Amino acid sequence: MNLNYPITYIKGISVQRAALIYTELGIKTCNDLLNFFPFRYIDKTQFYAIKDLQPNSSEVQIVGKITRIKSVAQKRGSRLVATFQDVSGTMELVWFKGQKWIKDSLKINEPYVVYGKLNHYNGNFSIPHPEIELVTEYKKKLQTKMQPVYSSTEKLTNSGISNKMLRNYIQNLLQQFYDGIQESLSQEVLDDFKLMKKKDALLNVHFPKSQENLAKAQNRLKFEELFFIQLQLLRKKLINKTKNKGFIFETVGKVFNQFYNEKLPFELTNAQKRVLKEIRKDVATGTHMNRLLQGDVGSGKTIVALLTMLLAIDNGFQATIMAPTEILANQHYTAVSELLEGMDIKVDILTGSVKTKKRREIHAGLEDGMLHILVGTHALLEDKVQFKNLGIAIIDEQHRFGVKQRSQLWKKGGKVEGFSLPPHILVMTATPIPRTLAMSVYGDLDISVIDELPPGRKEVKTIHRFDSNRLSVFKFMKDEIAKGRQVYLVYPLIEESEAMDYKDLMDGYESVSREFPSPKYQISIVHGKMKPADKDFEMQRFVKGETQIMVATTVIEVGVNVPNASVMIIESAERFGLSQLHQLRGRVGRGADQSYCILLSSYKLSEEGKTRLKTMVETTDGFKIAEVDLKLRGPGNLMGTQQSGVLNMKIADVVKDSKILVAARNTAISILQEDSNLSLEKNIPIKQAYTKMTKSSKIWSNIS
Ligand SMILES: Nc1ncnc2c1ncn2[C@@H]1O[C@H](COP(=O)(O)OP(=O)(O)OP(=O)(O)O)[C@@H](O)[C@H]1O
Repeated sequence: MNLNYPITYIKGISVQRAALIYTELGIKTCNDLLNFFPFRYIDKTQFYAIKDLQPNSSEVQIVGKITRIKSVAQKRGSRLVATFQDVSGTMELVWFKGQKWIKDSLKINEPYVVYGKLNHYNGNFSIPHPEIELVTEYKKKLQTKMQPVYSSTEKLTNSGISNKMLRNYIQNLLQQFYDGIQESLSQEVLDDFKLMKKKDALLNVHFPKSQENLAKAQNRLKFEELFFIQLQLLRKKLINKTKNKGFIFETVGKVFNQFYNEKLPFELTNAQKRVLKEIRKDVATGTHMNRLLQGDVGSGKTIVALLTMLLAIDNGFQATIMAPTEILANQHYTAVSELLEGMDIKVDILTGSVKTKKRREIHAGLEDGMLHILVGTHALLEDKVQFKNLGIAIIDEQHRFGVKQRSQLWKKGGKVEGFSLPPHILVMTATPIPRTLAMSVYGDLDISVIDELPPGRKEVKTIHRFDSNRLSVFKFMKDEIAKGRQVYLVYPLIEESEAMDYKDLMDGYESVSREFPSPKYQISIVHGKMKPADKDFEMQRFVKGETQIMVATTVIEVGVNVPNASVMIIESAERFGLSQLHQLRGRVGRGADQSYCILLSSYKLSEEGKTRLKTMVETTDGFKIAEVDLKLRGPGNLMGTQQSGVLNMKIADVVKDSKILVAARNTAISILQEDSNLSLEKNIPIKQAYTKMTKSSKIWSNIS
């Protein structure tokens, strides 16, 4: 017998029924059915005493006797009421249908087990239409103490497949096939994590003997599911590493050292140093680097990017850094140019608004290798942009760029000994992804984390105020501006209601202009409808300190760095997502001054909205915020999850089962280290490759 047989091999399933199950539930083989896990369980392991019942108890099981049965007339028809009593108290059992038959079959003063949904009315408890069984009968059927329920509705499908049917089929299946269920994990792994055997886990997940057994069974099945996903992801990564060759940056030379020793304006944090080491190790091996650099807002990713580019230049390569918006590209360009001032390195910028003549100049510089670093927006992806020898591409804020853009960059690589190779890729993101999720999602990327902020940063003080307090907020703005600080005032701009949001922004701008009149105050405004050059002009006025207030939409969300700005006011804050709020707040607290973030909202807040604002007030740690965000929105809304399969898991949950995930991943890593041949069996499905490997290796030797 084999679990890959169609379900028609199971007793009681006809060909027609099998076809129905396939169309309705997608279940084809015995294995599919066995892996169709219950959605919940009816727990009949517990007995209640009537005196302990609580109005909020849902389904209860009680042993007692019927002392009286009577028919009670009501408006339409009647109901049958039995008085049910145990040693502790009395309650009622009620039937509206089939009264005569029930009345005839019930026995007075015989011990019964009743089970059902509890009603509480006027201080009295009752169970309508209970399941009822004589204790003598009940004792014969101990195995059904915890009953699996496969769907929230009794009839799972329109065609009438029910929970009861599935229970029977799976019971038959287990009776017929139990002995033939193959173990899929090695004895060593089972022992290490004290995991239940596969057979028993499958038996217990469908028909658990107790809560404890159910938990063990679920634990084992979750481990297995996560383990094979991890093995698959890690194998993919290993294959990429062996297959994809990359440029070797072996020298740390003049340019890097000169900058590091003479120009670096501050000491790197330990986290920056560690990440730099990780990158240097990658680019020295001869394999292609594909690394994700995560760092909270303001953690200092730019300098790491710059040092990496200098390493490329030292080894005769060019480097590029691509930003999602023109404002950011400009900012990077200014920062990089300033930092490299006085060094013999040519940097330029290419965005959509660069004029043709200048553009040609840039193209020429890139082709003959005179231009070392190109900063830009997606404009640099155009075919016309050809590098002489591009060694590394850095992508800022990957959430705005897709996999497609990454692959366009790959094509722009340089040559060694006549062979074209893709540039190394470093993707930088300020949106922290919880570690466990990153493990599941970014299978093809290595991950570095800057988990430390530069010294001397003061935590941004965050407060939540209702709209009605706007005047006192304006007063606070005036006080801060009087101290020489600058202020951001951000309005939501959400695509679906763009016209209305735009109006809000303009109304806001007007009222701020009235409250902060010229010439004493100068205000910048930046929004998505402006021409890039105008946006840049306004932005630059704010950067230079010519304006004190920046009224903007979320275009300023990412990366903008104006250390003198110390107040961030967010209008309609309840409409923003958590990570967006965190990004916006990250625009302040970048200098030495105490910074503030004021979240303005209406009084009407959803529960989720309240949680978001409360989280922002309570913590500034991007990773904690990301965890909450993940819990609120689920992994489906995070980038990358769609492709990764984490949403299609049958039993495990990447948020709730993070401990199991870490254990499964570590096991997968050590197995791959022990027998990396597994990684080369790339055309074989992962489970087969694993079985093949474990069978021939020592870890199977002690399996009976
Ligand atoms: N080790 C350090 N010591 C002191 N200041 C630093 C250090 N590293 C970076 N900085 C400064 O911290 C500020 C933030 O750095 P940077 O702009 O690189 O942050 P980021 O990680 O890109 O953040 P965001 O994603 O929010 O843009 C800059 O003004 C930078 O000069």
